[in-house]
Amino acid sequence: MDTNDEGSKLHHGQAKIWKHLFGFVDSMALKSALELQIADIIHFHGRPLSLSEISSNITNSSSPNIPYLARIMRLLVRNKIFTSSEVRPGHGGDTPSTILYDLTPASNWLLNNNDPLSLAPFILMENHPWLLSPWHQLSACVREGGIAFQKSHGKEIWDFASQNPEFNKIFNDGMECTGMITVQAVLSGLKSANWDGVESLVDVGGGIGATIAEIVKAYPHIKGINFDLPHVVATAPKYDGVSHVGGDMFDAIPSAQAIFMKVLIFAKITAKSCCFLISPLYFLLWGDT
Ligand SMILES: C[S@@+](CC[C@H](N)C(=O)[O-])C[C@H]1O[C@@H](n2cnc3c(N)ncnc32)[C@H](O)[C@@H]1O
Repeated sequence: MDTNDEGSKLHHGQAKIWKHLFGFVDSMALKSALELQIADIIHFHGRPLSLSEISSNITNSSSPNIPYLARIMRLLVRNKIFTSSEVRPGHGGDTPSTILYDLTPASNWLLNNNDPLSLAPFILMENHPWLLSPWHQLSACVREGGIAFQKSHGKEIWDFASQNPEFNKIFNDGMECTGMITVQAVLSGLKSANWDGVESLVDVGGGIGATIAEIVKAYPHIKGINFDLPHVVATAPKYDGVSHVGGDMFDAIPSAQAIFMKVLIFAKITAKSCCFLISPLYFLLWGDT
């Protein structure tokens, strides 16, 4: 191996570190796209849009900063969240070209159009400072043990949620949206299963009940029970065929013929490799339920 090889390996190593050093920028660009509703704007117009068209549709701003937006879009295009294509209006060779931005299969998951298959609330939840700050505690967890969320916020996540209605809503909405995605996969995977013998089903830790509601909608003969902590079920909407029960699963759970429990299974379905890395870290962050 000559010196050049060594030098090149060293530079590649440095590039890798820079990539990971600024890894958070990808998440923040995604979050900003969601907050600025860029996917919704393009979707609403039903065609690729220029930067000035996107910016003129951004709400809560009288004069959006287009150069700033251009930089964010460039990164999002690089990350394949949107596409860009250069078009030259008219036939003149000197006419300045325009870049048009369009949706990709990834940006469809950013839409706020009441489609149950949206990741929007989950992205806002995971990127909220309340849920990002515990990640700064990973090394402290190694040194001292303990739960990252508690180190950051002085209490466990469920206590924090019970005392903070804003966090409770952000968290439950995030969970609901991933629950909707998983339950569609579960229902289609179990199409041939015989649910006839199941007359009652309890979803333990079912959040605000959207998951069990979907199961009951598909199998209306099932009596659904959504069981979660009292502060969670207190905010749950009414669903036909579902009763909400508040309590602590470590004390008792409502009796039913079958029990459903799901935590982060969506990650196993959608990103197997990612799940094995992230799931154990989650339990470190939030603690075991
Ligand atoms: C990670 S969320 C999962 C929500 C949903 N099952 C899903 O997979 O999307 C865990 C849920 O368990 C609930 N939970 C935590 N501790 C609990 C307890 N001791 N008794 C009942 N529910 C609890 C939380 O309030 C939260 O809704």
